[in-house]
Amino acid sequence: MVRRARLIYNPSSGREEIKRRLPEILQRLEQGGIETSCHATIGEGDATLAAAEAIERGFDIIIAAGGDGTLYEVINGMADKEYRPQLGILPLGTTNDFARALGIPKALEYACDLIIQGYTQPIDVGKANNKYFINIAGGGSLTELTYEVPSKLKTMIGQLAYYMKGLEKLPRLRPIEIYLTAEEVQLHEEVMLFLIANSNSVGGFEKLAPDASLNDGMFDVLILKKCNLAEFIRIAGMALRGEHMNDPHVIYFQTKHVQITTTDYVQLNLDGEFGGVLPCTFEMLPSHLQIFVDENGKSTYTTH
Ligand SMILES: Nc1ncnc2c1ncn2[C@@H]1O[C@H](COP(=O)(O)OP(=O)(O)OP(=O)(O)O)[C@@H](O)[C@H]1O
Repeated sequence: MVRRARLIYNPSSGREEIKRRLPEILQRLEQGGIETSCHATIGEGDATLAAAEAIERGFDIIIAAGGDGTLYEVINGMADKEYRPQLGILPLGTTNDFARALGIPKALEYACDLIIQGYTQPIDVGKANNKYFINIAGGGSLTELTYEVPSKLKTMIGQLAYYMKGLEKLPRLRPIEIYLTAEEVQLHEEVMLFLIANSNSVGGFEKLAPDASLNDGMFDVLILKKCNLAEFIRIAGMALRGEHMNDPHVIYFQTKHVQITTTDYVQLNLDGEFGGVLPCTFEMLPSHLQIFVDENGKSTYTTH
């Protein structure tokens, strides 16, 4: 039986590879029994509208082709709907944290094959006030930097852009005061940042939340308490190696529900995009989306 897919792609993602590869992708999907029509996004928020429209038009599959930003927008067009088509991902961005967490290959032909093979995994979705995220939500020092990097700059120098921005920001680190209420935790604390993770692969830190699982129905909350610049750099170094969890500056717990308020002005980062400001209530929507993955676990073709 022929399945109908809507391919929503961001022509400006990553190194703009999609512009060259689109005919080949469409042909491969077609040969695999998936009749695909396309929507090229024209700017911020367009992928959200396109995903909502694809649902209205009754497509069987939505394919998000782009980086984490495009995926975030597509999910925000899907998550509040009753009928949610199966979701395919073609990783074309600079970072592709989420595709990496799911073991979706960066080689486009193999990523297409996963959609054709048709095996899906249920994935938890986080709700932050009235927005949705699948990878991570955060606030505080450094969490603003991902959406400050202009997309042109990202295209030119890729991942390096993030680190440059990060270094520029370091002297401006300052703590924020938060009040947090979760199922079994209540705290009032000065913190450098808080992270609410759904996956364990975040911004190049692959061991940031080692126990986070995309379908355990739980958020992994990580909080870095107030510290000085030297301590911050030391803990960031430990986090790169996954050795930060037992540091006395780090608070860690799992929960399905968490509410955070503050007296400061604190911006929220949802999957690398600006997601409003505190206060925020985070709720877990367990197994909310079905995403195409490799049936044999992490793909052997992964080349991220
Ligand atoms: N036609 C377009 N031109 C410029 N920007 C666009 C266009 N369509 C969408 N966008 C915006 O580009 C932003 C970034 O896109 P995306 O995440 O796909 O790529 P990326 O930034 O290269 O990758 P990553 O997010 O993984 O680093 C999206 O948030 C979206 O709002």
